[in-house]
Amino acid sequence: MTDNWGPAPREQLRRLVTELAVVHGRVTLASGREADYYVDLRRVTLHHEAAPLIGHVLLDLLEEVGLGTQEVDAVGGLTLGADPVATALLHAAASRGQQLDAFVVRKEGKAHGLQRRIEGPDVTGRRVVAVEDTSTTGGSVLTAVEALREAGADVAGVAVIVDRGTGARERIEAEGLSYHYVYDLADLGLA
Ligand SMILES: O=P(O)(O)OC[C@H]1O[C@H](OP(=O)(O)OP(=O)(O)O)[C@H](O)[C@@H]1O
Ligand SMILES: O=C(O)c1cc(=O)[nH]c(=O)[nH]1
Repeated sequence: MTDNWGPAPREQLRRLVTELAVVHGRVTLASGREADYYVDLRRVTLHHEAAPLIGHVLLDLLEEVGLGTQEVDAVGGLTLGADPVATALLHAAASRGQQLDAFVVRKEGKAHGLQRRIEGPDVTGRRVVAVEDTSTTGGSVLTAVEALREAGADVAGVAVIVDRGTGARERIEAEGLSYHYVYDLADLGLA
């Protein structure tokens, strides 16, 4: 949608993802699979213009599906891809006068200090959404979900920026979780 002020935030962000993050070429993915393109979302989630858009566009999506700040206490996922997504949401919510905490799930527990696997305000007994920058198999976000459930959090759903359409939805829904994404491959001209 375009109005007198230019494209809507979702369209602005879509253009930035396409311009900044889509890299063509043979790559090995986190799952060990091979692919002909990579969507390097870190180039977007850490970008001065795109990062604030991510917070607002994803927060709008969460509100639309009943997982807004009225329903959910905190967001986060497996470090590193999820981290700037979670903090963008926190800041977007704060800019709207809403409260939303963020957390970081470590890939492994920490051996010193307080030895926490999940950093940030305690998630025990709280309703959370697991987020990711992108999901291919869903393995990374489900690792975060498992850690969150072990910690006593109530995982209300999963949300990612880009869905690669390669099985994440099926695996996440099989865990009894709703799955939401902002863009699919067709949105990015990759389908
Ligand atoms: O759905 P999956 O098959 O798990 O793949 C997606 C994951 O791959 C990327 O992370 P990566 O493992 O490269 O690590 P990073 O976040 O530390 O960069 C991405 O940020 C997701 O976390
Ligand atoms: O599956 C992955 O590892 C993966 C795919 C992709 O497009 N982008 C990314 O950061 N990770």
